[in-house]
Amino acid sequence: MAYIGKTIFNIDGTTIHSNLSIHFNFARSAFFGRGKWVARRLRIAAHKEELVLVQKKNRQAGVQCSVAASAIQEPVAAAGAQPVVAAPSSGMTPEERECFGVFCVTYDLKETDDDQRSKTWKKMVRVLVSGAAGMIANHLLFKLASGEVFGHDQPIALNLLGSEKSRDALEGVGMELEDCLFPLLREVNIGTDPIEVFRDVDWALLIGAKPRDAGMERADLLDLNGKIFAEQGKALNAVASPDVKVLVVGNPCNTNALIALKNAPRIPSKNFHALTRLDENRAKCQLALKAGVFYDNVSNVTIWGNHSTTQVPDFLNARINGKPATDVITDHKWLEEEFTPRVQTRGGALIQKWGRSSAASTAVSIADAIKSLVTPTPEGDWFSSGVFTTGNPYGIADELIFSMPCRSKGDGDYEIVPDLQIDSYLYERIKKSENELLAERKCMAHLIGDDNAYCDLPEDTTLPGEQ
Ligand SMILES: NC(=O)C1=CN([C@@H]2O[C@H](COP(=O)(O)OP(=O)(O)OC[C@H]3O[C@@H](n4cnc5c(N)ncnc54)[C@H](OP(=O)(O)O)[C@@H]3O)[C@@H](O)[C@H]2O)C=CC1
Ligand SMILES: O=C([O-])CC(=O)C(=O)O
Repeated sequence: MAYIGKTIFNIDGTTIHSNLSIHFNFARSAFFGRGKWVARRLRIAAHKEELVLVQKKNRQAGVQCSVAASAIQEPVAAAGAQPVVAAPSSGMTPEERECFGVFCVTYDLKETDDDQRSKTWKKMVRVLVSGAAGMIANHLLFKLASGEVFGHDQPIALNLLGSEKSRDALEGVGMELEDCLFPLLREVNIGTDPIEVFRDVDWALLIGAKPRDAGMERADLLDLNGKIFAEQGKALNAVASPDVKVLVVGNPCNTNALIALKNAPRIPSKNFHALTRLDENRAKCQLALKAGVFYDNVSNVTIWGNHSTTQVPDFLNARINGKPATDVITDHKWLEEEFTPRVQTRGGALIQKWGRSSAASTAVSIADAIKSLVTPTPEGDWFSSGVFTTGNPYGIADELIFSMPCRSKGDGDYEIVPDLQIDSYLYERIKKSENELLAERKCMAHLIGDDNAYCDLPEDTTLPGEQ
């Protein structure tokens, strides 16, 4: 079948390779904008095993596939052609590649003479999401693929890490991603082995973690998840892009991030973050409600410390309409006795209502955290992130992941903002959170290359969701 400009193709049920039951369900032209460029997609109804077989077959036949914006291809003639099925440039070696559905297919973009859009696209960014069949990922993946996080000129490849248990669910996620017709989404790769799935990733969003079961000791949870993050740190070290940015969400996220960092010596320690942006957003919401202002009039909110109930939401340095928050909200008792515990325990309060932990708002906060690193921080403002403490300007013990005020030039890097005011109220609470993280680190010493692991965790501290 010839390619004809903007014609819509329909090749329903055409059998491509009968013994493998591979079918073109359709091939169609999709028009974006004013039909400036045309993407022809071939959907293949096939089980994973069949796809793998076809991929092997096409690799043997030397079929190439690339969907990177930098390698836009001419349309492939359908009539009499070999099935256009091949693994994309997933960052994996040919032997390791597995890709999902339509994203296994040459996603051949045809630039028409008047089309400039894809020419303005940036080089593709490869993003790993673990726990990709989980609740947070179910919100996040669609934000990533739509362009709202990395930008509307930023093509993206998604590498999804799951387990054998979640394999079918992940394929379901992949099908939903297909059906969204996101032009910027160039690849979806699904796998269960971090060494395969982490290859060449530019961002690693580590969400998957084992939840605490009833009766499980906190030290056991730390150990169980710590092992996951030690393995993933090793995989990042082995195969990720050397400047990969790592955002750990799975709890206990600060210590998990430290474990991943310590197992990935090839990657700069500065590139590891633990998500405390949800806590910052929760704090901003409470301050805005109390002050009766829109949320975006609240700025300069820091979460100090651990993503746990010892976290310290800082009202002292916060600003509302550019003024100190304490000048706008003069009820100091409310700030200390209501605002602070409300933010610290917001996760648990939500679980009591919802019956599960925050997923949509966590996904939004992950998007916010990434945007804060890829766009310049507004002058005078900052954002919170759990970052590596060595050399920090606040005297926090070295070698922890501790939430602090950061700002970025938008290049993926950041600096810790110095010189915030720390009064005795803040100091005392910051120390408590630091002590908790020191105890968690000691407990996980066996996973970070230190001797003498010893668990003596403060009893009164929990994850936000454990109330
Ligand atoms: N930092 C923060 O602000 C927040 C952190 N969180 C944390 O994020 C994490 C994910 O939450 P959510 O998406 O709601 O959880 P879900 O239970 O919906 O999904 C978590 C995923 O983690 C994976 N998982 C479960 N057990 C293990 C294991 N033993 N080893 C490896 N992976 C495992 C599962 O993937 P699979 O089936 O593929 O194995 C599952 O799909 C949790 O740890 C939660 O506490 C939540 C909210 C806020
Ligand atoms: O404890 C949890 O799983 C949920 C959590 O981190 C939060 O809501 O902040």
